[in-house]
Amino acid sequence: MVKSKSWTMVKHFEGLPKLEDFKLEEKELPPLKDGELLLESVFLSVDPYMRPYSKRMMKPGDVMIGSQVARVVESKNPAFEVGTYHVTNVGWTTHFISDGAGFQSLPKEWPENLPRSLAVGAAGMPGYTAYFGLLEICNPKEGEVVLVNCAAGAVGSLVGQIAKIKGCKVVGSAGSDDKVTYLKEIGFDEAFNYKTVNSLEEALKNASPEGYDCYFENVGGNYADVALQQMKQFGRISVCGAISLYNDSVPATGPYIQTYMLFKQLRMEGFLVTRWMQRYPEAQKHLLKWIAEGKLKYHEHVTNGFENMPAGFIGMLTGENIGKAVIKV
Ligand SMILES: NC(=O)C1=CN([C@@H]2O[C@H](COP(=O)(O)OP(=O)(O)OC[C@H]3O[C@@H](n4cnc5c(N)ncnc54)[C@H](OP(=O)(O)O)[C@@H]3O)[C@@H](O)[C@H]2O)C=CC1
Ligand SMILES: CCCCCCCCC/C=C/C=O
Repeated sequence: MVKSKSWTMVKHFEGLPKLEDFKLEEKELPPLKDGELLLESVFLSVDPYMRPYSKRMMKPGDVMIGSQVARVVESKNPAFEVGTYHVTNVGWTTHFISDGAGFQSLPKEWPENLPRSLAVGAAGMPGYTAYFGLLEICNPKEGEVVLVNCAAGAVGSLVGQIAKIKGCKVVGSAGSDDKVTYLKEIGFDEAFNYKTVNSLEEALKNASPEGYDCYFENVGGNYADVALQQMKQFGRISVCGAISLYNDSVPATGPYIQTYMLFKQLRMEGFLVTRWMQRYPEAQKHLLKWIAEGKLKYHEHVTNGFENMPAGFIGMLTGENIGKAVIKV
């Protein structure tokens, strides 16, 4: 008998999630039937979307939503060999039984020198988000100026580097001096700590006095109100996330953006990465190639132990991570 552990949500989060909002549950899994596989999670992903999605898609007692890189440990399905790795979306769970439907299998030729955790990071969902969200929506041209916030995180750090690959000037902001140092190391032209600058408006103006052609938006709220005023004519804004608003219980109000949109003739588009699901293999191929060529650097913030997953999640929401936050079981 295999025992499976799962983290469930005790009650809907109020504000920032707290450790006591999660409960560890254990159950025994039944023997496999024909066509089924037993898998163990090797790396689990903690992502910002889990906070807003928990409200929309979960009820108290549900297993936390999420993805993992899992290894097949037993198979009664000839299509899946023992020892192969797959990205699955079964939530915060150590072991599970599946028929393999919906799996994104890791390529057989996964590079020896790369951790498989990248399949939920730089060569997985956050990588696809940076790739499609920047290239399809901002469509940056050589010589243009790209602004990205949450720039030292899983998505933002890749956005900046992909923009550099495309020949742009890149400006990033992040929430600590260590993160700013990291951004310089991976090739950002300008970077600043948005928590310590005297004025966000001044920091944005200093970094690019001529303004911004592209704005990859991860934060929303007050940051966006200020950044939108710095856009150039015909600027493009890719609305990827709004993490500064995810913990709000009451929707925030703020300066309204229509006047800037109108007079600067801006184009703003929100997206969910799943829009390009059919093209994930194309993005993964490019991302792995850039990583192999040293053009795309990745960093991971690894929390060890499934029992520490809620702390890893809260840590990511409060900015402890540089690069992708993952849990190693
Ligand atoms: N549209 C889509 O399909 C997808 C959207 N996303 C979005 O992309 C964004 C980045 O995600 P991801 O790269 O996984 O996460 P990150 O790795 O960037 O981790 C989250 C970061 O958010 C920052 N943060 C937290 N609270 C605030 C705040 N109040 N104001 C500003 N920054 C804050 C912290 O960095 P710091 O120390 O710099 O504050 C923290 O490290 C999120 O908004 C997420 O929702 C992600 C995947 C898919
Ligand atoms: C249950 C796993 C679903 C994985 C899909 C991820 C979609 C992310 C969309 C993000 C939105 C904002 O962060």
